[in-house]
Amino acid sequence: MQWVIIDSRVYDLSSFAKLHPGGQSVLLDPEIAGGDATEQFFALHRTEVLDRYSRLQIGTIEGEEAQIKSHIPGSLSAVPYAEPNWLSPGFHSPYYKEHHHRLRAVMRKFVDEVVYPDAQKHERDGTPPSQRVFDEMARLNITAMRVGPGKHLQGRVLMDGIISVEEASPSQFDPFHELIINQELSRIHARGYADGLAGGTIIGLPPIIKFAQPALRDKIVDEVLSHKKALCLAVTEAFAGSDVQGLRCRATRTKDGWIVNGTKKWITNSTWAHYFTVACKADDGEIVVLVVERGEGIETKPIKTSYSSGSAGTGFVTFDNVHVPFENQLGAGQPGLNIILANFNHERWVLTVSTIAGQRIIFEECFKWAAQRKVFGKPLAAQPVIRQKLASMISRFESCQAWLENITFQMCAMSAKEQAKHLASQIAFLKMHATRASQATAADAVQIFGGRGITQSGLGTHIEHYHRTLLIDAVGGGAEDVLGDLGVRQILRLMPRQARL
Ligand code: HEM
Repeated sequence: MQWVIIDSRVYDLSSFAKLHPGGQSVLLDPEIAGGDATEQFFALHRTEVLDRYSRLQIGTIEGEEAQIKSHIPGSLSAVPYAEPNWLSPGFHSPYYKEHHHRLRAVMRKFVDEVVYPDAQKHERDGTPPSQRVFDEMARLNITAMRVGPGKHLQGRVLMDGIISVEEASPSQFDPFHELIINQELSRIHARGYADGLAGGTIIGLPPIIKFAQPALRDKIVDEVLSHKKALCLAVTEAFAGSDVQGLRCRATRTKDGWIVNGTKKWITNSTWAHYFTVACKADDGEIVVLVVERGEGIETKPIKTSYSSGSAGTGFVTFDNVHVPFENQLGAGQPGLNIILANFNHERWVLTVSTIAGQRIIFEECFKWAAQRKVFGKPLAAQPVIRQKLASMISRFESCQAWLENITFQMCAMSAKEQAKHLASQIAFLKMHATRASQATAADAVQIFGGRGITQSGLGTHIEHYHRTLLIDAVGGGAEDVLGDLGVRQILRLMPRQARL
């Protein structure tokens, strides 16, 4: 029999050796076979490998206890800086109340148990999230909460009643709850799948809630929040990305409705969407926003991007003489451009939450690796250059987090009108800053992991994924340069005329 000890547990590798992805010979090596291979094992495999192959364990060493614990679903990490400081022992926060902590705990458990395994599977095979996950998200009203505070939450039982109406009144729910949900969902190491989880609804539904006629609004809110149907926001085009004024998709007014002709590109969830919230140019040059239902004249084709092989449902959409009833126009009588621009702030804030949470979990991977990996007989972290990279990562995501929580607090305290006036530049600057920070963190992480950081499986799998996919956040919802420019143009308008040096 061929056996090894790993962390006080004894594994029989007799039948597995021939199938071992690392080869049979390494297991037969006299330094490995029949002895304690703990250090060699953890230098080459993630802890999950032991969970996956637990069937090979035949016993434990008497009087010893396993030291390396697998992640317990729902648990917080004890690695320093792996959690925001409001979740770290000994720290305090003015923002988070007891009900926020409760939501965080159940949300992490839900993500660990239900979302993470599905995400890892579907991100790899490029297929949409399972309906089972959507159904659970509908039952717990997670997608409804991700759309943000508002009337659509009234009467809903949130997360099996974990947040009571009284605690979170008057809206039952505040932007910190929403931040927590997005932060927890960012832990799945599957960026395309994360958008597949109703990303289109999160950005496409708010304008419908605010500006659609009540009958249409209630029907679509009910269908998409129960995940019976899917929705997407169709603004960007090959002709116009962040430049909404440059749209070419046309809406022509006829006596019995609008006729839409044109194309849309990079539309998240469009390949399976039933509804499209579409920004078009009318014949008079004004922007109109229409809710278009999939039917005759609409075609969607998948687009492969560096961030998703298909699980985000990113697509190219064509509209050929599509008839849309007048009652499907959003906010008739007000400029469609304002509807689109107002919607951007929420979308950018959501992307910023996930990009900051992503940096933190990548730091955790790097810190663990720097502590366990031995080079020249010492841990990687004994090298000053590695410690410097870790320090830079922490400084970047902690400063982003503090700014994010400040903005989120303003969202709690300001009216929608005040938010539109004061927070567009704040959110634009933070998103620009946070996505630049994540690119620096990804580059540092690859250097720390070396070849493993560019390999899709094994120890560096999450680093490779992060480095390959993070640019979606740097361009989605407005490219960095565009956002910086937008923010400065906004504050130039507020500059006092008499200001002088
Ligand atoms: C319970 C025992 C073991 C199991 C279930 C196991 C399983 C695996 C798996 C699934 C991989 C593929 C890469 C990954 O998913 O991380 C792998 C790779 C590998 N394993 Fe093991 N292994 C075991 C023990 C060992 C031991 C004791 C050694 C000895 C040094 C070893 C050496 C390797 C090597 C060299 C690779 C290739 C690593 C790479 O490509 O970076 N394995 N093993």
